[in-house]
Amino acid sequence: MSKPPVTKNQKLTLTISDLTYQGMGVGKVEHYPLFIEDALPDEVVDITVIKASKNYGFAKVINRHNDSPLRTDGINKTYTQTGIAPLQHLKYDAQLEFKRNQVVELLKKSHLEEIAVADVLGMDEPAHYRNKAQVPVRMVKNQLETGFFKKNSHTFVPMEDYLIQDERIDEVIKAVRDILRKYLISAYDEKEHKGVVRHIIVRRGHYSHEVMVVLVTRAKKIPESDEVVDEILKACPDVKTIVQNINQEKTNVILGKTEKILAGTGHITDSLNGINFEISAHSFYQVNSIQTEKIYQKVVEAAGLTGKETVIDAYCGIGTISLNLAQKAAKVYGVEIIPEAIEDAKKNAAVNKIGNAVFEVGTASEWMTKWAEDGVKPDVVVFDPPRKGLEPEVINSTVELSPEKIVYVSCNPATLVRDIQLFTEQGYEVTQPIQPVDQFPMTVHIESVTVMKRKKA
Ligand SMILES: C[S@@+](CC[C@H](N)C(=O)[O-])C[C@H]1O[C@@H](n2cnc3c(N)ncnc32)[C@H](O)[C@@H]1O
Repeated sequence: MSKPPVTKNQKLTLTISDLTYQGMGVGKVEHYPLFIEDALPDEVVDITVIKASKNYGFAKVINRHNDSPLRTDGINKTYTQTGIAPLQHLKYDAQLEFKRNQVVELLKKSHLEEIAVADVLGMDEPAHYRNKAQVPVRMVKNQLETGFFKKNSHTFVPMEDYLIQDERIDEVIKAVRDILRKYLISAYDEKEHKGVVRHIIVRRGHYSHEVMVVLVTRAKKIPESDEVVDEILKACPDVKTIVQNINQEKTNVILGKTEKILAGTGHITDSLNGINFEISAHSFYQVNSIQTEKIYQKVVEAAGLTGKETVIDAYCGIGTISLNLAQKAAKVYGVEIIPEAIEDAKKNAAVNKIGNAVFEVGTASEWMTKWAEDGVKPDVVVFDPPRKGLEPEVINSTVELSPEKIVYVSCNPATLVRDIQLFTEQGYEVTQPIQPVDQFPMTVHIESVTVMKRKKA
């Protein structure tokens, strides 16, 4: 077995040759790659090796000899270390190009280079865009703190400004933290599985400015709960609802199954492209409202509806895309695996007086098969799946349903390209450039909209 050409703690000087899809600089010793945080192509860096596995290693920068022209000043290392903003050292235009290139490269690898990729639709102000925050709570030097963990570690870093969250959300987290401190409420201790508050989740409507606070607790009861709730409502009059979520498991999953509404109705409202939505603690709701509106506009534009069409919105969440489409279609069918989200979708249709959308709980594959059996003939199928992309059965039942058009919203270009390939093998073709939209500035995530049409026989 060949040994790596470097050893742990070895010091070296290297030139960075590449940037991985996770935003790490790559420096090579012979052909052996070292992955290095906060390092950009063409920068010469002194490094210390921190890990040397058989085929690759990790290193950290001790000193940088030159700055890449793509580098920005004034970065905060904590945002990189915690994984909140792994691309913050890259100028925003370069971030957009980096993201576009990821899609181009993945297409090339799959021999689909004939498919064009448009410039990424970016944000005018690429910070403070998240409408939802979920921050862990821990005791540090006997005091309750909110913050984040360093990547791949249990080292907790107290924080007050999170860079990418709505600034009002940061203020509410601080206010809640101070009230928990005042009532001497303990934070969760992972090792001992003791303590009360595990996470604080805050959501804020981008247009409504309504705020939801969720206190995720290990304990069933929050000491002096009524006083804590009153103080939060007094300190933050925009808080419309407070929910306690109880999670007694030893797990990294944030939310537990039991919920108690401590104030308000358990949901807030917000709107996207003029349609109102009720959002509860468990619902999936896109975190960047400004960019989500752009994506949904692209979907509606791509669907090219005239009012006569039947549309399926698979993976519909609380019906956000379905209701954007329903205004221009004859009928929309939505399917989603989470029952609470479908309850919200139905409520949202009613609130907006939209009567031509039906929503079903279940998997996309089971309902698409059922709709095919029931003789539903969609003109357009819209997909917005989780990162793992489409299950093979979903692709098969789509081909069976034979829509003229498929509009695919993706949050993972690797699975998108895989699925495009499968559809092209089954008689579909991409008919316009893939449109990436930057939903998550400062991070490596890439969202995009792809349009495919059935090839004419
Ligand atoms: C990326 S989100 C999109 C939601 C919605 N379109 C939106 O824009 O808010 C993906 C959704 O798919 C749901 N989901 C995951 N697996 C599913 C499956 N097998 N069938 C149907 N829905 C699924 C998730 O619960 C989640 O709500």
